[in-house]
Parts: sequence; C-alpha cells; structure tokens
Amino acid sequence: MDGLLEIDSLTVSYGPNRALASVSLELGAGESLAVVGESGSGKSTLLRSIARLLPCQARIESGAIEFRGTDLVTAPGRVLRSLRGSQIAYVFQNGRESLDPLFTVGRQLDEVLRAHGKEVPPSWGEALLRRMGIEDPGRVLAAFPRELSGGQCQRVAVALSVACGPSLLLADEPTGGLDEEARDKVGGLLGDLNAREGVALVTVTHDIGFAAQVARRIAVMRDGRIVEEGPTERVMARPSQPYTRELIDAVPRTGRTFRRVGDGA
Ligand SMILES: Nc1ncnc2c1ncn2[C@@H]1O[C@H](COP(=O)(O)OP(=O)(O)OP(=O)(O)O)[C@@H](O)[C@H]1O
Repeated sequence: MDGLLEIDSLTVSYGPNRALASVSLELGAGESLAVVGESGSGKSTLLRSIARLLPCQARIESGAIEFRGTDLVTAPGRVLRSLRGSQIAYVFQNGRESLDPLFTVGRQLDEVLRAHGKEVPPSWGEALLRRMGIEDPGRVLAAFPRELSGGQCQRVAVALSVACGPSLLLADEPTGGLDEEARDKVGGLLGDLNAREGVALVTVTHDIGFAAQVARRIAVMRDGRIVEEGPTERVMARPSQPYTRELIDAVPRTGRTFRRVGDGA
C-alpha cells in the first residue's frame, strides 16, 4: 500500500476549546475512510485541517499532516493552493451553496479547468457529468443551480471537485439535507469514484450506516479523539466501544443493507 496521507498527533483548538486531541490516522493511495461521530466531536475540524481550510479562530497547536511527503501544517500558502483542486479535493455539505447561482453548470465546470491552466476539450463537461451518474448531462450543463434538485447540485459539486483528477477527495457530510434516494445516489457516486477510479476518500458523517456504505475503514470520533478504528465489517459487526454500538443502533431500520458500492452484488 502506497502511503498517501499520514496524520500524526494532531491537536487543534478554538481558543480555550480543544476540538482535536492528538489525532493520528493513515490512508493509503486509493483507500477509503469514513470518520463518524456525533455533532461537535471534531469531524469537520479534522477534515478542514487536512485541506488547511480551518476558520481563522482555529489554531493547530501540534502535530503533522503529511500528504505525499509534504507537511500540510507547515507548507506555505502557494504549495497549499497548488495542491487544492489538483491533488486534494473538498466536497462541502450543501452542494447548492458550493455552486455559483449566477452561472450555468457548464460554465462553472469549464472555469475549473481554466483556473488550473488547462484547455477545455470538446464535450468534456458532458462526459464528466455522465461519470457522475447524471442521465441528462446536456440539460444539466445548460442549467443554473436553482433549476436543479439538491441531489443533482451535490453531484455537480462532486464533479467540480474531481474535475482536475485529484488523488484525495475529502467529503464533509456530503449527503446532509438530502432525501434517501438522493443520499444513495451521492453515496454511490463517492463509492464509485473510490472503488472504480481509485480516488482515495475521507468522508465525515454522523451516520454510521452511510459510512459503511462508502468506506472500507471506519474511525469513530468522540470529544476530539479517535476512540475506535478498523475495517468496516469488523466495526459494524463487533464494535469494541459501547459508543460505536450506540451509533449503529441509531441507524433507522429501513431495510437498508450496508453493502458497499463497488463490492458487487
Ligand atoms: N469556528 C469555531 N469557533 C469556535 N469553536 C468551534 C468552531 N468550529 C467548531 N468549533 C468547536 O469545535 C468542536 C468540534 O466541532 P466540529 O464542527 O469539528 O465537530 P463536528 O463533529 O464536525 O460537528 P458537526 O457534525 O455538528 O459539524 C465543537 O466543540 C465546536 O463547538
């Protein structure tokens, strides 16, 4: 396994409030990891630390975040800017808010390539949207975000984030606010990008059922610490922590199974 991301003893605070306490995690190229935990456990702070998109109140007190040999904690702004989008992509919770309401989807997709100094090949946007599981890419390319559903906006937001072929995709509650059908489609898309295209995935979610659907490993966070980590099947079948058991028991029993995308029938 090629090492891609190594987080070592990361501690992050907002003033006197410690949000992450000595968190360590590793991710290989093409691997998938879901970080689960209840609200306030530190999941978003962890993900934002990796992308160095923390709010100004946050302070990284100690630790290292190594991405392909670069320490993201000490890297200068120009290095971080060159990694974001091209190597490290970020998907926010609300797809609609990630899009510019004033421009069509097609224009926004083309802008991403131009912003990274690339030519826009003919029919590129259409092919990208098809990869995202969008069945009518011509209509979606010509649409403004207000003309799309929440689930379509989120898939377009994923398209924007992976347009330049990143090796790591960070997704923060990517299905928040979506209904079950849209949730499954976005989960399926993230799972496909990881399993079929080899994009490494770190997603954070409060829903351990969603975590099991998209990731091969699960890390459980509580009060800024990783309290349990392991292969998805083991964590779901034999959690070592009562807290993990509570998260599993909180998943609504809708007949959903936890078969992971890309694992076949
Ligand atoms: N901008 C901020 N200023 C001050 N404290 C913050 C800020 N953002 C987060 N925190 C605090 O840091 C801790 C971790 O928050 P974080 O948002 O990382 O958790 P989370 O697990 O992602 O929660 P949620 O699922 O609700 O987004 C919480 O105690 C939270 O109140």
